[in-house]
Amino acid sequence: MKDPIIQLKGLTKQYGAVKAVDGLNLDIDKGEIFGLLGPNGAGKTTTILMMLGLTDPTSGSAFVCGHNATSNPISVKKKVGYMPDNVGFYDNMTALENLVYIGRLNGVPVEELKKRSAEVLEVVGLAADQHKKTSAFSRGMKQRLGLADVLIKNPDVIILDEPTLGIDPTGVKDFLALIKQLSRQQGLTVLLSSHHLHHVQQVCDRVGIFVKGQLLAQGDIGALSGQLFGSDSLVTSIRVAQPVSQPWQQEPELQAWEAITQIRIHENELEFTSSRDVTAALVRFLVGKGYDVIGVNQKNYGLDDIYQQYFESNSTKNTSYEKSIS
Ligand SMILES: Nc1ncnc2c1ncn2[C@@H]1O[C@H](COP(=O)(O)OP(=O)(O)OP(=O)(O)O)[C@@H](O)[C@H]1O
Repeated sequence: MKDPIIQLKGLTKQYGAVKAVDGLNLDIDKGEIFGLLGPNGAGKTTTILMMLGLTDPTSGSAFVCGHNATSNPISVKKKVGYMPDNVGFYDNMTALENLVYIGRLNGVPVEELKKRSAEVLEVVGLAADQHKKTSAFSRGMKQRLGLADVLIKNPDVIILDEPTLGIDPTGVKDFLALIKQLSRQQGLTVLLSSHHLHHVQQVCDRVGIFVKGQLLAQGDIGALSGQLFGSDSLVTSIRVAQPVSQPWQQEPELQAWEAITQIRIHENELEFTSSRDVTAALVRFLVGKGYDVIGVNQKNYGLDDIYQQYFESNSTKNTSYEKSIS
């Protein structure tokens, strides 16, 4: 059942002549990990700031955890943990001291602070480094401490602006796994803004593609892919032992398969574009006709294909439309 914890309705922000966010409608459900994906200047940070009540919308509304972020920002702030893209700490203080300080600022009761800090440092994997000064922390460790700062107040929603910026690939993988674990185990709702396609793809349940202030599409990767590529969403490449001569005598029979939309032949590589998975049937067919199959490769359109497609169409089309796929 749908249970939106974030509801944005016609959310708009105009900076002079620039419409940074343009009539954004979006529901994010409780416990969901939602990725706001868009290039620099798309309006992601402005959207987040309006959701936190840190800047007022020109029109429209943002409801977070049942509170209007514009008229009731303090209530929203109590329920939401926000990690900006440039997390800062007091370098002369240890990780634990920094965390306790943030906890106090966020109104965590003094008698709970010690226990809560220890728990949170354990969760983010910094228990062993808690007495080190943050000046000695790597970027990845700082991101983990930033997450600890967000978690210390026990939020219902966490908003992470470009959380993987500047972390090495292993650090990114571990950080994203931690986010997923937190969301699944504690029912945390996560909104993650990024322009890194692969990072978003690894962790998000649903993605919104945000370009020039507008949400062009939203849905899970499969739905976006199906919507965008329709009958051409699957490509199967099959390599056979011997080069295939053209015209290929088997081609007319395979063209008659209802699911196959295109066949390409390049020496001993056969490529089939289809509306559904026909890989097993293709292999059986080829073996039945006496071909030695030496390789099979399937390609599903991923988020980068989707993203690219939206950018390409966005540069040539009027963008005053929104597709909603769920
Ligand atoms: N305070 C401001 N005054 C004027 N224009 C602004 C202001 N803040 C943002 N903008 C403009 O609004 C648009 C959206 O900016 P925003 O920072 O929200 O995008 P973003 O998607 O977060 O980009 P990035 O990934 O680079 O942070 C940009 O054109 C930006 O120049």
